[in-house]
Amino acid sequence: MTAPRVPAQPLIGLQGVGFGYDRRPVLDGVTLSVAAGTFTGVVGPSGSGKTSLLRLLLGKVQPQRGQVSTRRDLTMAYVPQLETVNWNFPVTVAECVLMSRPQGLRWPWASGSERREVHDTLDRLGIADLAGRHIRELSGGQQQRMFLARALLRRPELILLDEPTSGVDVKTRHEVLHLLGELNDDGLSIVLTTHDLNGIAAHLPHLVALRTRVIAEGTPAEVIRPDVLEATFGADMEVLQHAGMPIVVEGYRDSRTA
Ligand SMILES: Nc1ncnc2c1ncn2[C@@H]1O[C@H](COP(=O)(O)OP(=O)(O)OP(=O)(O)O)[C@@H](O)[C@H]1O
Repeated sequence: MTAPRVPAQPLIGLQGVGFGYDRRPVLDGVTLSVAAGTFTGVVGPSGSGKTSLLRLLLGKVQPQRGQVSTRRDLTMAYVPQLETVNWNFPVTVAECVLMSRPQGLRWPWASGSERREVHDTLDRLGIADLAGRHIRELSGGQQQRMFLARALLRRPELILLDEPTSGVDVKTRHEVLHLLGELNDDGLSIVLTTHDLNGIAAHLPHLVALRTRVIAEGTPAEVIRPDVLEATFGADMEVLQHAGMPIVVEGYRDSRTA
C-alpha cells in the first residue's frame, strides 16, 4: 500500500497580498504559491508589478495587506535587470562572482577552494575564459551569465530573475533559456519575469499573467490566450498555434483595420 501523498509545503505562498509605494496600489489581492522544483514565468506589461512581486518574494519589501509566508531556511538568489547594474564598478568577472558570497571576499584573498568553485560555476555557464575580464567588457549574454553565476554561487533553492533576456540576441536568449531549463531539471526552482511572450513565456511550464492582480495562471496554453492577453496587456493580440505552442501576433486586428 502506498502512503497518501501529502502536498509539499510551498517554498513561498502569497495570500491576498496588497502592495504599493504610495497610495496607488501596485499589487492587489495577489494569491500565489511557488512550489519546490517549479519554473514559473511572470508576464505582464511595463509597470504591472512584476519587479515588485519579486521584491515581495525576496522579502525586500513587506505587503501592506495579506501575507507572504516563506519556508524557514529557504535560500534564494536574485538576478537583477541588467539596466539597474553599475557597470563602472572596477572588478573582474571572477571578483564580481566571488563578491556574491555573504562574506563578500575580494579575489586576492580567496582560498583555493573558493577560486575553484568560482571557476567551476563560470565553466558550467560557459564563461570560464572571461574570468579575468572587466565586467564592462562583456556582451549582454555574457553579463547575464555572470549574474547567474553570482546567484548560483549562493547555492539557492529558488532563483528569481528579473527580465533575464531583455536586450540579448535570439541565440543568447535560447542559450539562457536552455541553461535555466537544465538548472530546473537539477532541482532548482525558478521564477522569472518577462515581456517576451513568444521567445520565453511560451517555452516555460507555468505562467502567471499579472496586471496589479493575477489575471490568469497555468500552462502557456491556458495563459497565452487572446482574452487573457487583452486583460493583461490591454491590447488586441491574435494567438496562433504552431507545433502545439501558442504564438502571439501583436497588433493583428489593428493592422488589418488601419
Ligand atoms: N521605488 C519605487 N517608488 C515608487 N514607485 C515605484 C518604485 N518602484 C516601482 N514603482 C512603481 O510601481 C509600479 C510597478 O513597478 P514594477 O517595477 O513592479 O513593474 P514591472 O512590471 O516590473 O515593470 P517593468 O516591466 O517596466 O520592469 C510602476 O508604476 C512603478 O513606477
